[in-house]
Amino acid sequence: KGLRGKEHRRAPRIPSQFSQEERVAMKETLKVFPTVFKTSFIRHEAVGEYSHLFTVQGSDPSLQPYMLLAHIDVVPAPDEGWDVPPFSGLESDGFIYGRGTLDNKNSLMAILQALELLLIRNYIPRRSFFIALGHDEEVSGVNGAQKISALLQARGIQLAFIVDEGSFILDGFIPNLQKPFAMVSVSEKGAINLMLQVNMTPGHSSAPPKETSIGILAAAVSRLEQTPMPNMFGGGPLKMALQQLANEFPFPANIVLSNLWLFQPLVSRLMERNYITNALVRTTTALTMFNAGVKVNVIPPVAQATINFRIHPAQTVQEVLKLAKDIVADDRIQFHVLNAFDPLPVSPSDDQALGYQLLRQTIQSVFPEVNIVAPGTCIGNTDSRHYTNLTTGIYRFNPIYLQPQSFSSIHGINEKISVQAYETQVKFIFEFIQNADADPRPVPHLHEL
Ligand SMILES: CCCCCCCC/C=C\CCCCCCCC(=O)N[C@@H](CCCCN)C(=O)O
Ligand SMILES: [Zn+2]
Ligand SMILES: [Zn+2]
Repeated sequence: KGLRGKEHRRAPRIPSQFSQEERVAMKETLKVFPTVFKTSFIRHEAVGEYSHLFTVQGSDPSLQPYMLLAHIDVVPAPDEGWDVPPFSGLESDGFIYGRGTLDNKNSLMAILQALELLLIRNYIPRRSFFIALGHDEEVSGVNGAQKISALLQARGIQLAFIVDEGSFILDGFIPNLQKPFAMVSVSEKGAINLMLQVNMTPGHSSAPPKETSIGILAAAVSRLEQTPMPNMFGGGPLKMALQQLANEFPFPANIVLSNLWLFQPLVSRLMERNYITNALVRTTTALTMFNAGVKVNVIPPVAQATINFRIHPAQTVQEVLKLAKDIVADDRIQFHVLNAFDPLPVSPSDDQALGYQLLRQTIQSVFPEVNIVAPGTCIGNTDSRHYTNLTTGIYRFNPIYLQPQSFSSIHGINEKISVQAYETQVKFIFEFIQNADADPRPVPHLHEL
């Protein structure tokens, strides 16, 4: 009975007939990165059940290893608004559409594809490297990246540098800047998820009190939204990036940016005008959740709101919480910090910074038309923040052109990557891995006889 009963008999039977395309796909799936998995000097481990760690053993143990990161998971995607179903991976007009095509299946596949292509050509790396593919970046990285980090630490590994997602070749983000430039993020903003709560005595809505939990909380969150955190322009990598970009601007912006000692107040105000550049100059305050009320005629006892702060590199969790308390200035409101972390340390970008210089070298080779490679701050968070125990060199860069419209598609609708951009990302990683084999240590000076 039960499962053998009516329910089962009623379901229409699906015929086991497969199209030519499906049959090709069956066969092709068996062939995904076979060389990576059968190469003797590559070890593959599953970590935290669903994350993957590849250890690629190089031939020269004197070279410090590095690590490439990507993540497997994606944010949800509603079907509405998409030109093609978001999980179809359909190709149209030279673009592959789908959730994750820019964030971050592109890196995941491109890293393995580049390695596969190198191995097919009998490549043996000199410098060892790791590939860490997290499965929970979008929700925390606690079961993926954090566990991989602990595993490597327990093995006594220290890394020369890490490359993760988090920045792009930016095209059209800064008004008047005609040419795209590569931004390698050397830091990322901190974050606080803060829950505010107001408790009041419940009662009948026919005789309401002068103030309700909803009214008090709404006024508080409105004060937070209307009072931006201070403009911190000048602290963090942005100033250096703008100075580097100065000559790419037409007159008079080139003069202004070359003389920030004089024009800093003007530039910091201009940066506030656009919502993306605004995110670079201050801690942002985003009201993201609001819950209260159970019935139309009940004065609610509790109202809760959640605020997502993204902390500028020149501030700390404690400083932002203090500012938020001063802005709210109402003792009836309880503060509950759900989770929080400070901005990430700024990784070196000087001539001696191996990871940064290797990225720069590879950008110049694969994108010769890009004149400027500048350090920046990632406004979102990445799995790389779980690896600060293993290295001081954390770089966030995807070798892909990004326009403001494509930026909106990340976590938005119609996320897509051109086939050509994906191929170029594979080429970039293919070259990067080989560039990383170089020994940057200075050749010992031979004294003349
Ligand atoms: C002067 C230069 C102008 C710069 C313009 C910046 C344009 C922005 C470019 C790239 C930013 C892309 C950020 C992508 C990484 C974000 C990844 C992400 O969504 N992470 C989540 C992690 C959530 C973890 C759970 N707490 C997030 O940040 O919410
Ligand atoms: Zn991502
Ligand atoms: Zn994301």
